[in-house]
Amino acid sequence: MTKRIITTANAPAPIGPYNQAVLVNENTLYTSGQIALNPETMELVMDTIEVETKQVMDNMKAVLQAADMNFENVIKTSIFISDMNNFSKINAVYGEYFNEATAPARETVEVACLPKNVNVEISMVAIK
Ligand SMILES: C=C(N)C(=O)O
Repeated sequence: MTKRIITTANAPAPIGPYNQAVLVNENTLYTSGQIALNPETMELVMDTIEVETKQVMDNMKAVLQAADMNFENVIKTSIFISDMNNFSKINAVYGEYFNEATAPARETVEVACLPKNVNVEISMVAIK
């Protein structure tokens, strides 16, 4: 098994002892959860849940690109949200990044609290 750490300045630096993503056997990418940190300022972008979700997805796009992948490579998504009432709004933004016919498998769960008190955190698994 080979394990390559994926790092990019185009996504937020980790805020704990983890890496942005790990590429296994040069074909399977496990990303860390992304929250709505601006990668340049490391400030949270939380104006609305739509804006927050877009920042998360843009961060994820940068991580995928750092591994020479894109959203078409994603096979599984995990979404953690602080309030299930935001489900529809998050779906609307999330859906803009995928072709519905080939969208990845996914679960969405409401959790008690997320790092830095954000409203949404998303992680993905992608395969080349
Ligand atoms: C933001 C994270 N991915 C974390 O704290 O694990």
